[in-house]
Amino acid sequence: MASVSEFYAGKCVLITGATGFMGKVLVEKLLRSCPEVKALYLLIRTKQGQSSQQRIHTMLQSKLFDRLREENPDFHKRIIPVSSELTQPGLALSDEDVQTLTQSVHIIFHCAATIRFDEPLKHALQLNVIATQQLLCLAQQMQQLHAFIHISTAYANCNRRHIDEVIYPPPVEPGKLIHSLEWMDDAIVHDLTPRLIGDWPNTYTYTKALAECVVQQESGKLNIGIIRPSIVGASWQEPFPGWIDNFNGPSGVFIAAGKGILRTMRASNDAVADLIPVDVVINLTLAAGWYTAVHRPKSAMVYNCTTGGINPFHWGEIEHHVMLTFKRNPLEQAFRRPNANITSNYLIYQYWILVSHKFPALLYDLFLRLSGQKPQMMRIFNRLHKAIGLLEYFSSQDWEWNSDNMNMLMNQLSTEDRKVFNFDVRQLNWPEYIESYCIGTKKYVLNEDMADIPAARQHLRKLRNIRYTFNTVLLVFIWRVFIARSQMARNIWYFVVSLCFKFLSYFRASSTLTK
Ligand SMILES: CCCCCCCCCCCCCCCCCC(=O)SCCNC(=O)CCNC(=O)[C@H](O)C(C)(C)COP(=O)(O)OP(=O)(O)OC[C@H]1O[C@@H](n2cnc3c(N)ncnc32)[C@H](O)[C@@H]1OP(=O)(O)O
Ligand SMILES: NC(=O)C1=CN([C@@H]2O[C@H](COP(=O)(O)OP(=O)(O)OC[C@H]3O[C@@H](n4cnc5c(N)ncnc54)[C@H](OP(=O)(O)O)[C@@H]3O)[C@@H](O)[C@H]2O)C=CC1
Repeated sequence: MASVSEFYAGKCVLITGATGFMGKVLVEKLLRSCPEVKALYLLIRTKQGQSSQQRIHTMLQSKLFDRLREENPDFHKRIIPVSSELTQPGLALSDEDVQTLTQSVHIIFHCAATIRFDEPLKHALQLNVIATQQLLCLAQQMQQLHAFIHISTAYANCNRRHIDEVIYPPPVEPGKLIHSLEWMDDAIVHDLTPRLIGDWPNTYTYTKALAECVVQQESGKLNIGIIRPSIVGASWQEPFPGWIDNFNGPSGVFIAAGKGILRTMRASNDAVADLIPVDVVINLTLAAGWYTAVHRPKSAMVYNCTTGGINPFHWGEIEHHVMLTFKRNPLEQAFRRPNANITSNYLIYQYWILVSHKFPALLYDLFLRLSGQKPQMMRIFNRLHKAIGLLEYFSSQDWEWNSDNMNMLMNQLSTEDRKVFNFDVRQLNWPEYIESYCIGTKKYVLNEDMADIPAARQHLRKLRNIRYTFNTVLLVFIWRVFIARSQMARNIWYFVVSLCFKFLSYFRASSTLTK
């Protein structure tokens, strides 16, 4: 049987969402580990005045492609950008592009989605469900299609505690929902959204559940694989450790904690932190493409791509290792020294929000106002509170995912493929991974130079001294106010001062005697 890279040789692959976090890693890995692949058709929309070609050009300049550029400088010749806006009828593809795609594509990887938790329902439905439906329609016209791989999320069924590798019945028939929302204006949909999504925490997970159902409806006609990654984090090994390029999920939390802005967050110390490195997800996705095309399973195969059941790690441990890393490798221009604590207790959380977030923000804004600058800290904290408020649903509870299909797939790979397309998370050393993840946020998200770490440490020392001075002044001030108002405080104060004085006189006397 052909190995994974032999299978992709001579094949044309269509990818949506190639400019996104996971899409980029997929493009890079496919071109690096399957150098004989014939062409990658990337469906990309124009954005901010940039054509799909210009966007690809910019993307390929990024650090992610450094290793590939070194190994194979001509890699870009296999990339064919196709202009496509997925929310438009017919995916806004030209007739010519439809013809090319239907004649040549062998495998589809559908990664595009809106992953915002606060996306209005109509838009989330348009992109995550209707666009998927349209892509499936296009797929059915493809004459040589071997496999359709849909990227879902492990949280599509987060209303359940135990999640098997099956497609669960949808909360509502997607077609019916699409028709009923068509005539409603945005304000009505907004008001109805909480009732519609029911026990799903946001429109993202809800529409991803509906998308799975839409995919299943086509599973009789196509060979389909569904990948359900949990919380996708920085790369573990490839193309280099720690690569990450966005603030989504835990990355934004780590950065905010490293900058000393975030000091508290609602999360359970003992809940499993189901992070999964992006390279693991992509290796599994490519292997699933191979398996689906070669074995043609009768119904859609679902792969829960998670770590919790195999190699669990908890939010409390993550907090510890994140703090440790940022103390050793500080971020530049930190607001305060990194010192974040997670808590599941609502009252304690509110207390720390007040004392450690809002109070310092108010003080800093006051300082900015007095020095003639625009206040900004309170605005930053309000945005941070909104973001962590949306994440706490995922950091405060546990889920149990069955990952039998992931294990089955691993057993189907040859020894060589298991190395090249490694998704064996039993080998993942969490403390090492979290360290390289945090350093990755510093290097690749914030573009900070590792050579400037001594200056960042110096800045932390300055912050520590400011804190000590501030605490001392505050203590003396409170004590003075207290003494002025209470006779008992005054008596204690005189007693302590006279005791100190006596000790001093005693030491002075004993030292003159011993001379
Ligand atoms: C040490 C402590 C340890 C604690 C451990 C606890 C950690 C818990 C983490 C739990 C993670 C759970 C994730 C669950 C994922 C489910 C899995 C998936 O399927 S799906 C995948 C998961 N999906 C997601 O994760 C999506 C979640 N994100 C959202 O839904 C939205 O971004 C938003 C509602 C949070 C903010 O909306 P809005 O206010 O409109 O703001 P914009 O979006 O327009 O961004 C404006 C600017 O801010 C930037 N920035 C953004 N976030 C942060 C941040 N946290 N910070 C800093 N910055 C941040 C952003 O880059 C942008 O910069 P620029 O371009 O202007 O330069
Ligand atoms: N990140 C995570 O933690 C997880 C992600 N997933 C799933 O993985 C997939 C990829 O996620 P991720 O890479 O993180 O997401 P990103 O937000 O980084 O990427 C989304 C991609 O979709 C494209 N896209 C969005 N809207 C349109 C549109 N209207 N027309 C054409 N393309 C569009 C974006 O293109 P553009 O650059 O033009 O905006 C981008 O390439 C998603 O299906 C997501 O549900 C699942 C579990 C966890």
